[in-house]
Amino acid sequence: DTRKPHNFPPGPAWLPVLGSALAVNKLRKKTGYLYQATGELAKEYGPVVGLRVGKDRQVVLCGYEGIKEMLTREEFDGRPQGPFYETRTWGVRRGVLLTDEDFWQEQRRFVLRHLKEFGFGRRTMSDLVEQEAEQLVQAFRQLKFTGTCVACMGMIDAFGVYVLNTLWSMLAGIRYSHTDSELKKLQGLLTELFANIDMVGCLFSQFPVLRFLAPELSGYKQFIYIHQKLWEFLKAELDKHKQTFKPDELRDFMDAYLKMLSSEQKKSSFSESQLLAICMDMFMAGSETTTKSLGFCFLNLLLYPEVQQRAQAEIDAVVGRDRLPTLNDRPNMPYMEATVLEAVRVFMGKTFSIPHRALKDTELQGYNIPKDTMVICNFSGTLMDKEFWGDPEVFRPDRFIDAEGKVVIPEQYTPFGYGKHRCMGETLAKSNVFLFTASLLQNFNFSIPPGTSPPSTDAIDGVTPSPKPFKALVTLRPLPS
Ligand code: HEM
Repeated sequence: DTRKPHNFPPGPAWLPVLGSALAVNKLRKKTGYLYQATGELAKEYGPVVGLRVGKDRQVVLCGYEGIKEMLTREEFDGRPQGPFYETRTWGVRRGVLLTDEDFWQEQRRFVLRHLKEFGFGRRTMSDLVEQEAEQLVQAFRQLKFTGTCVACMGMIDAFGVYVLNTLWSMLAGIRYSHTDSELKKLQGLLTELFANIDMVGCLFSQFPVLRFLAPELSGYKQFIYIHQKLWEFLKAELDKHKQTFKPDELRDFMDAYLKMLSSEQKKSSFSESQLLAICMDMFMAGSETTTKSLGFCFLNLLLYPEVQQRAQAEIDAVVGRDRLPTLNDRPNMPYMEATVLEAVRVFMGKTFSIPHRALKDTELQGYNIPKDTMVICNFSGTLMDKEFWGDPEVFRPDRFIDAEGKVVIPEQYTPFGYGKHRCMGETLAKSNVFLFTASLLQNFNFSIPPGTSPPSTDAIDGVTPSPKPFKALVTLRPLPS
């Protein structure tokens, strides 16, 4: 249908079959990013843009007002439906990332409760993150730095291992060495998946008929293959857990879920497939996001040596050099805390939220939104808003620190979303970025290798943006005399 619904948000014309896909693609080619393509449309049509891409009716919110309203109203708490969202879990929507209504609420509640309680055995989340930070520093030390350049992708891969370890430890009690082949397999699958889709889906989700007409070209075959591999990987671990499961000795999330599966209070939303889907979702939502935040953090620490020095001065004053920082130091380290907030801001300012779906016919910012419309936030509208931040392109942790030296987080700071679908891993993500960064800065200096030009802040577009490969000169920090 090429006719727009009555009072639908303005946007480019809808052509038969393609809808506004060509207009969006043209702008994407021109700007290099999907988020900038929709940003360009917002300049022309206003902060609420209406699109149709293949079968999907989409509304992209590019301003604070619309973003805040949508994220906090329950009518928009749906997640998109369709082949893309079902195929990933073999025909039925499962997991917690892309599900909605009662099913999602029950499962989300269970996961959140158990993430809080980690907890399991005697190991808390802090223990896990602190252990990984220590391993990370050791790995850097083993490189025997006497002024060594590391390629950024190498650096990001290095972060990736330790981030995955915190997640996988909580879910299944497993941590890998950074040379492990199982881990490389898992990492490779996730990276491949992320390179093949967008936040708003992909070619075959917007044009489902392509699954049959062009299974390879549309990415459908590849999508199935990667998910099969990922599923097998998780299933093998679940089988191991089932063989060694003891209901009175819960080791990790998998055990807690298995216990629930055999309990009398089990609701119908609980199943083994759902457990695997939750693990898959945690990896999808938690690994690349955290790793890339760290990537942008270190990129900017190279570009802003004064930020690095101030963070190091704070680390020296609060922690000293005789022990590694811990999460207990966090409340006493506002500058480091603000650096974490700033790193996540510049990262998420280049992308979208996870799509929502209108659960019924409703309105938003004065426009009509028919049931089942996909609604998505362009976070550059909040996180990179010039009027609000003044100098959004600058990496300046001070923007989060008030006159008394306390950390303040303004409403426009939306990188983890708001409302009922708010990120479930915010605490873990911030703890990781905080502790990994503080531990490395305590021990090493990071700078632009002499004779090379400063790294670009441009990103490689994808589901989430990555920094372009860059090199850093890493040197051991001398101990204070
Ligand atoms: C810097 C890192 C991260 C950022 C910027 C981030 C951001 C977000 C955003 C924007 C959403 C969508 C909110 C919405 O749809 O309204 C979200 C949802 C979610 N995140 Fe994160 N996230 C991060 C790390 C993590 C980690 C480490 C985990 C796992 C432990 C995680 C698990 C989830 C889950 C499960 C959801 C879906 C929640 C739901 O729909 O109910 N995230 N995240």
